[in-house]
Amino acid sequence: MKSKLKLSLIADNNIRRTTFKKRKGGITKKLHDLTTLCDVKACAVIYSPYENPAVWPSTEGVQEVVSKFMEMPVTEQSKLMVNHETFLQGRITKETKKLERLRLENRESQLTQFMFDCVKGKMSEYQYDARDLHDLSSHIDQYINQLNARIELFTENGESSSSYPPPLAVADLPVVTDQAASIRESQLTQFMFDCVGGKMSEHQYDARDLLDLSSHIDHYINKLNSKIKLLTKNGECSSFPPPLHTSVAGAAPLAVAARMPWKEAKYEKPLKLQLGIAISKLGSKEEESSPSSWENEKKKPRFVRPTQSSPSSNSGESNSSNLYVANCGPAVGLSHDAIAAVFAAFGEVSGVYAADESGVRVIVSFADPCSAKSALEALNGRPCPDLKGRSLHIRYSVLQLPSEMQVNDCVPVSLVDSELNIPGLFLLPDFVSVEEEQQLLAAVDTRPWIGLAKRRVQHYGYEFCYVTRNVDTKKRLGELPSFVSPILERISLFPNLDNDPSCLNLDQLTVNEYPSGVGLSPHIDTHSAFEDCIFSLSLAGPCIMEFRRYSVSTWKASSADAEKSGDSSCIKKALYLPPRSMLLLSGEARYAWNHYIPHHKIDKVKDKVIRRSSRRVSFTIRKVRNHPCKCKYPQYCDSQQQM
Ligand SMILES: O=C(O)CCC(=O)C(=O)O
Ligand SMILES: [Fe+2]
Repeated sequence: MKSKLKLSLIADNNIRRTTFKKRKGGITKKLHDLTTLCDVKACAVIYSPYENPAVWPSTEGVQEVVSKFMEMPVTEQSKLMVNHETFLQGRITKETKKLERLRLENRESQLTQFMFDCVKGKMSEYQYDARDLHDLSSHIDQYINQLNARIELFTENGESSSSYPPPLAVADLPVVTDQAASIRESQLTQFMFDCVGGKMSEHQYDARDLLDLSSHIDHYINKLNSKIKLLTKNGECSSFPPPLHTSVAGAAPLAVAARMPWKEAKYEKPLKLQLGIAISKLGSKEEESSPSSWENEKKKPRFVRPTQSSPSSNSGESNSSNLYVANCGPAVGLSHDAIAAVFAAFGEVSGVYAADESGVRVIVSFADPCSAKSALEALNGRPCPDLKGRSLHIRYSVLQLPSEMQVNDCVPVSLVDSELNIPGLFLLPDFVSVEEEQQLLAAVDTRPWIGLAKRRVQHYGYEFCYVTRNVDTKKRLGELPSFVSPILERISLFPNLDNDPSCLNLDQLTVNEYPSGVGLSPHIDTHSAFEDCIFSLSLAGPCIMEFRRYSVSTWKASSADAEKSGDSSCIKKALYLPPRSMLLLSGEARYAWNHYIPHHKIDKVKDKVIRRSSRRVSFTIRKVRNHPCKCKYPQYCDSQQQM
């Protein structure tokens, strides 16, 4: 076998001379081949101690090539030129990249192994630290995403394999024995792993198998998640064997600590939607804490602020597990999850609900009165560093009587934008025709939906992240799809547009599908995420959109009656959005007013009762912002609050 040449100076004179001759011949032969086969110009000039400079093909030939070269601009001349050093540097960069890739692959397989071993209860065999746990968490996310995409693809194609091997479902046993259940468990685990490994087609399965697989994945993730949560909570790090992590650049961001327990999904979802939820449940807190769902209202006990005469308002004496907390809430940028996290330091928090619609008063429900008492004593009247330094005003809450529950729940609904008198808000009815509406719905219905807790979405241009309520401007998904082009054209002719035309280079589309009774929590679209004009096209069904302007106020004991009579710190207006209408939020309407879709199945519009249809699909079209927002409403502006 030919041994590999060692590239260094040949010490022996004679051998060096012989090698020179041989290799010089080799080079000129190669040049000859190259120029003949490819009709290109080339030359060689070789200086050596053994002869006069050797030239190829001839002195004139060399001169011709050199003058051609000298005629080129200097920048072009040096473009492809390498010397020994740059050549070697290039090699080193290539090899370093290769090494990095191998390290990543290695890390991936370690994490996969680690993940499977966690479920098998072998986590103690590993030594790992906080970074390993973070990486594991992202790895699980990625893994489930892959599983999901695969299952979605299969279900979308209506595919159910037909031939061998035997179906997964164990016969419809009237009594499920422990043994049968455990066989089924291992079959599903195998099926799940095979899906990721691209071996789904080796299984025969039906709709029930897919459903079982979906719950199995949920169960599996829950198990993994609680294990991770437990370990991170205990700050546990085992000792042997060597730590998992290799030094990989760009370690995945922390995800474990931010995870919240999952909630029961409410509406019947097809399998792929359930799987989508499995993912969103892991990372997203989207909308889950919405207080306004009528269904929720019916189920959870409703607590309110105590009146002066409430016996439970004598702080320190009460036996209540529920606290009425003023001066914090979504209207001042504090999510219910953030509030729950602070109160959880005093005991198990069973829920955080809006106390009213002001956005600055919440009810924190503890599992027991002792925890509520400790929290009240520790937090009342003091600035809370974890809640933006706000001073909380806390009382025990009282249970509200059912008859009081719907007070002030009705905001008169307008049919035309001008009635609302909100600057920058415009509604154009019949923006698209019935045929166009059908075409747009057909277009989105052939594309994959992402399942959120209560509704489904599609993102185009840029993905909208429900955790940060922002977009990643570096991750462009592509152009907006061609089916929205006619809408974009028509938008440019929209009356009432006096904005900078660059705001109209709309490049982000979120399609929302709301089932009947599902709405959207009050929010202002993040200022730093999108430019001034936000368009929303309603399709398939109508809805009511409520607009709220909060003026932040704090809890004052004597203002209870004023609040009850509707003189709250929030102005509310409502507009009926018929199907095929286009809404524009700009200026004050976009920057200073929260918009909200109540979670109602039935809406009262003027004197009529309007039932929401089985679905409403909206196209929200926006322009992603690439620089900080400089609006005139700094109190609502995340760009200006960071400064
Ligand atoms: O469905 C709509 O019309 C509004 C959607 C919306 O407000 C949003 O996506 O931010
Ligand atoms: Fe919005």
